[in-house]
Amino acid sequence: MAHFDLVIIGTGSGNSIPGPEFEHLTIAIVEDGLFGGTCLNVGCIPTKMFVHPAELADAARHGKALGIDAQLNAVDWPGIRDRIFGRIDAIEAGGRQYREGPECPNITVFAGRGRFIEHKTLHIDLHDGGTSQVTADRFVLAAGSHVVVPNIPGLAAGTDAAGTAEAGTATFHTSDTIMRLDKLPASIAILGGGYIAAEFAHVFSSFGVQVTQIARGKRLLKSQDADVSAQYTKEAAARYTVLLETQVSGVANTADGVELQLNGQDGTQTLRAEVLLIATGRKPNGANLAVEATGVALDDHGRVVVDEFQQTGVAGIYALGDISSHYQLKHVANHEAKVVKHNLAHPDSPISSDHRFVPAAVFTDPQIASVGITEAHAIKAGIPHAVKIQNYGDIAAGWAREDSGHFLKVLADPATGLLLGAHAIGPEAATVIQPLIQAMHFGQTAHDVATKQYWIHPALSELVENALLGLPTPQPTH
Ligand SMILES: Cc1cc2nc3c(=O)[nH]c(=O)nc-3n(C[C@H](O)[C@H](O)[C@H](O)COP(=O)(O)OP(=O)(O)OC[C@H]3O[C@@H](n4cnc5c(N)ncnc54)[C@H](O)[C@@H]3O)c2cc1C
Ligand SMILES: NC(=O)c1ccc[n+]([C@@H]2O[C@H](COP(=O)([O-])OP(=O)(O)OC[C@H]3O[C@@H](n4cnc5c(N)ncnc54)[C@H](O)[C@@H]3O)[C@@H](O)[C@H]2O)c1
Repeated sequence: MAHFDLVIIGTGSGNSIPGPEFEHLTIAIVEDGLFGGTCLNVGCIPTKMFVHPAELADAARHGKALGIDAQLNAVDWPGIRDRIFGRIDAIEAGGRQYREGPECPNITVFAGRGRFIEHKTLHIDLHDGGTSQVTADRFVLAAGSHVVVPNIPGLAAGTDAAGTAEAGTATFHTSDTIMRLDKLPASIAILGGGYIAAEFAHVFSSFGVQVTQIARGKRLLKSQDADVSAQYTKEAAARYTVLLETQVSGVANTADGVELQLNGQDGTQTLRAEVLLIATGRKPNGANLAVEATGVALDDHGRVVVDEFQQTGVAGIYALGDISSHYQLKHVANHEAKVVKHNLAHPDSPISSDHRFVPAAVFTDPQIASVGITEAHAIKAGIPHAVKIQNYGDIAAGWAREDSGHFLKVLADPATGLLLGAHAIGPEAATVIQPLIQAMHFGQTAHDVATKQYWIHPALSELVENALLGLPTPQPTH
């Protein structure tokens, strides 16, 4: 059994930990899948590389109202797919070679699936058919999360490897496989009302695929601010078929695709589509890693329990990213990796993660971005708040675009003027709200942010300036 100073399980954000400060340590990296993890290989990066061509394809749809009569002639799906994965696969291979090669002499890479068998002892089923066992003084659990497949008759629930049908089960895809389809389908059924469903519905719809999105809730993206979610649902329903408050009771293969039995607002119906995408959430990988065998606890959601220093209940075992985080977001995993890196190097002066103001964006059309609490949360929790909704159409850049229906909602503490939340739906929302994220982090008041700097005219950022100016002047309570 080999012993290491440090074992890192998972090469998403975990791969950013080894650096010059750890050259004196022997390090094992264990990776069961693609090097670089979810974001690089099957998550943020490839999806957004599809989103940009989707936006270009959409230009014809948007241009008409402004006098540009263009049309989309063809979408070269194999060309787009191969360009994207030609770039990504090369980075994946390069990342693995770098860690395995002479530039990282203190690092041993194990290609295989790890699971704890006892205290600080990891068993690895190697991809070459062998096994290995390693012990270490310190571990970093950075094994991410996996796709959840719901328990629906006809679906092989719990399947990791989608895209293939087991005997008696229907063929389906998840975000792990959908981007590598051989050809663009004529139609797609997408199950789920969250981030992944929304982003793929946008991409496939922009590429001319007939999209049907099935959600069990009353609105899409229902974790967003209620007004944002309502506006998004309205626009999505105008672009493609959205079936709300609908359950899937069965799925079966047909000669040319799949057939779904639906129970919804209009009773039962059968939906046929060439391809089915399941996008119903992701579960942390702590149980797969059998972390309890090393004394590490999981919470009720299956997340590894960590303290503010990202340390588990076992001294020397840290966790970061999707395996332990309430936020399944890359910027959070990266932030936590920096915290773990510091705390491994400086165990006597640890730093804490900062989860006060975690922003997120949905890269759809329209784009959505948010940070801080929602208005509904403020009301429910009895948090005093002032609200301003600023329409894109009422600032110069939005007016020029003839924008309609899109807005930024800001919430501030009426006593201090400090921001509590911001929720945007509209052009470049993810970029537009960044000054508000900054203001919240640095404790700047809405009034100061709006009035004590220049705002480029006529840029979309004037949306932020005007939203903040629209908040009431703080009335300190005594
Ligand atoms: C389709 C999609 C789009 C996304 N888009 C965005 C976005 O736009 N913005 C954003 O912020 N976030 C996005 N996310 C979320 C983001 O990808 C994740 O939050 C982030 O990648 C998590 O990083 P991580 O390091 O925790 O885990 P991962 O990157 O998942 O890394 C974990 C690694 O551990 C390996 N592993 C798992 N189990 C074992 C084991 N037992 N033994 C050995 N290795 C193991 C896995 O193979 C994997 O490589 C998206 C996710 C998906 C699925
Ligand atoms: N732009 C981004 O930052 C981005 C993009 C994609 C994914 N992500 C991350 O990845 C995570 C996973 O994405 P996701 O879209 O799979 O999850 P999600 O939690 O965003 O949405 C899951 C959806 O599936 C529905 N659902 C759950 N179980 C169901 C069932 N049994 N039957 C029918 N519907 C069911 C839920 O109601 C919800 O609408 C997200 O939480 C997000 O953090 C982020």
